[in-house]
Amino acid sequence: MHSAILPDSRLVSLTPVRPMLMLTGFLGAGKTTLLRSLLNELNERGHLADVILNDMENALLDRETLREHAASVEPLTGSCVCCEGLDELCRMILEAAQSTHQLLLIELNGTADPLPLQETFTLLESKFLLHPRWQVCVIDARYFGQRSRFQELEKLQLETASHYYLSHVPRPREEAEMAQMVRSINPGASRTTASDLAGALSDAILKNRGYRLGQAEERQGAQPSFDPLVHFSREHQHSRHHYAHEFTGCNIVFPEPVEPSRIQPWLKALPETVVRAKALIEETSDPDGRYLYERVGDEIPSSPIPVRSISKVPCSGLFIGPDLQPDELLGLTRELLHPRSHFPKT
Ligand SMILES: Nc1nc2c(ncn2[C@@H]2O[C@H](COP(=O)(O)OP(=O)(O)OP(=O)(O)O)[C@@H](O)[C@H]2O)c(=O)[nH]1
Repeated sequence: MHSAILPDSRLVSLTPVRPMLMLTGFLGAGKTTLLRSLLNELNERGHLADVILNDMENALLDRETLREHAASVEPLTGSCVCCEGLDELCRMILEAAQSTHQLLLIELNGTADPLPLQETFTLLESKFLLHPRWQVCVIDARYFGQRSRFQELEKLQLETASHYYLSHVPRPREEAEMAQMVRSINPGASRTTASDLAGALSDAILKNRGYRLGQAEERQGAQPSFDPLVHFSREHQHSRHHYAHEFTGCNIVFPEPVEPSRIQPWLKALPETVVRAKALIEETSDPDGRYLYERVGDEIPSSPIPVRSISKVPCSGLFIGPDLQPDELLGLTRELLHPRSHFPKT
């Protein structure tokens, strides 16, 4: 018996790579809602994802509603993923590269600029082992392009996207107008749904089996990896980046369960500068569970999301917006939510 000598090319060890999908979109656009649907669709196809969530306090609240459907849900502690949080994100992605789960999903916070991340993914491609890399921009069809103060930031989040997803889907005529508006900002982005994305990711997982990193463009039907450096100069990047820094966050820990009838009036009373609010609340009437209440702009969804998982995340409120006044928020919370309790300082 003799052993065959294989040509060199067949001796190269194969590097497992996995798809990565990054969700962007303005505050409250519907990123976590899409992520939740996508995780469900992926579960149905037999796939488990590792998930990284940006923005510590926000991520801790969202994690409570996602952990059942993901292999792991890791919150980033840095407040801004496009600058001081970038090193931490890179470390987490490197760790995630060792994971045996089939894909990586990243949700950026609603004020992040995705361009520095796209650049980093491109530069560190051989270490991150992520292919293909897609970015889905979630667009709230009700408000997109109409929030004059935040319009530039919304545009930045769409400019680098490979796909876009419309939440709060409008009537057919308005859909056509939305599509035109999106095309004028990013003609390359295609509209998608949770089910389309799950199907495309599932296909990518299958195609990736046996794929050698560095040969993406040789593979039949491979999606070319997006290289944002081609589209944007450094000067453009610096001049655009300040938009991501007009926002501050404020977190208030609740000292005790809340009387349910107090919650809606409290949410309604929050000042206009609060562009986004989330509150993980234990109600006095239901000591066995907690609820995630929200406000997007001045809209308050009628029913909160029940959170049944037990964790150490404290009941708390998170507020995001420009020019937030923590004392004002603490005062309102004390007065409307916890009038009788001794309230800790923020
Ligand atoms: N009617 C309707 N409600 C939606 C849709 N998408 C999201 N929502 C609701 O809008 C609110 C905000 O959605 P999220 O998915 O938390 O938004 P987000 O972009 O993750 O928010 P941040 O992480 O705070 O930026 C939630 O109450 C959702 O239930 C949609 O397509 N239709």
